[in-house]
Amino acid sequence: MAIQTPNQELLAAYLQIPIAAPLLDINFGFARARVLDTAIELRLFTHIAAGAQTCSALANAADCNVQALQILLEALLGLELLQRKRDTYSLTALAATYLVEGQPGYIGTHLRAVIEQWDTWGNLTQIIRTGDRQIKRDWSSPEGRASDPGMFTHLFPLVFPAAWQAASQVEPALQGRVLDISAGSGAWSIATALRHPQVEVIARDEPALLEDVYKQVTRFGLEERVLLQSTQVELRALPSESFSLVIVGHVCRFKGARKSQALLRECYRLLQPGGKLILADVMPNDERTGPSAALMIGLSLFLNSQEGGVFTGTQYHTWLRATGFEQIKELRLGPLPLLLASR
Ligand SMILES: C[S@@+](CC[C@H](N)C(=O)[O-])C[C@H]1O[C@@H](n2cnc3c(N)ncnc32)[C@H](O)[C@@H]1O
Repeated sequence: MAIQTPNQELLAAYLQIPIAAPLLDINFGFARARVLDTAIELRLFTHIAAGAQTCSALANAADCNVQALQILLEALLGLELLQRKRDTYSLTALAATYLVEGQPGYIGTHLRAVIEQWDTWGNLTQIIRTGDRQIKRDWSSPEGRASDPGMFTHLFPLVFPAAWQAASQVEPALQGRVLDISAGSGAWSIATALRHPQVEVIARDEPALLEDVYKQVTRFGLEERVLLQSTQVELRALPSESFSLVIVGHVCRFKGARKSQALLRECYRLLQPGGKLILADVMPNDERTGPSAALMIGLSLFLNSQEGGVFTGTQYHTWLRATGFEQIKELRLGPLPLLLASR
């Protein structure tokens, strides 16, 4: 029998190709998100922290089928949210910090609010075909935000470390009044009040979100120096040149380009000469090729808001300069960029 020489082209099509793992990883991302959501919904991390550490104890505490739960627990081991010694489960540092109810770092409500977009993302193909988004809860409207306040207000543990570092970069120590344009979780207001003991902070947001801000402010005992203000009081009603620092933390991407530029002009008016502005947001690079998280958030804003979108550092620089701001610096504190500018 004649030996057949392999068809090199056909072989190359299977052997000289990139490894598919990143593709499979992207494709299966939905299942990992579901596992996390179910584990939070069943309060597994909270039950383990409270002492239910075997599969049967957890099945009892969470009212689950033991065999099914066993498989879910194994998936959580694979995701490195749990670890196991013999038949006893314990939490990894990540899970213990962020997924146990009642702990200062708990962000389960925020994570679950994000997963509530599940059905919206299920319509992505149709939305991209038609451009018709039929937005259920528009994050760029007060009603949309009020329908899911936890999405915005339960981010404290994620925001506070960068806010603390940013407040530490503002020198010399601030005096007078600070304005936190959209306080959300209260992290910026609280970090600034703690780092600058002479200031009074006005923490603004919509009434539906202020309740959570107040809870955080009282936890830190700052009720006398962090004063809440509803956005029903218009910014333009506040006197010009009355703040030493204005904070615009993760707001512009919800407002879109035109309203963000108008907001920056208002901030300029409200700042004293020499006053500082902190602008924090998710920013893609100038070519808009990454980081992936910023671009995915851009798509998420397209699906969930009429006006939102992500803007590059250069766009923000341009807007700030056009408004009159000077000494614009980009600070890299933690994973997200942040701009510091002076009036
Ligand atoms: C992701 S949270 C950020 C909260 C906080 N500044 C921080 O950095 O953690 C977004 C905030 O922007 C506010 N916001 C979103 N869209 C807005 C809009 N179109 N107009 C005014 N505020 C808006 C929300 O009320 C919320 O407080």
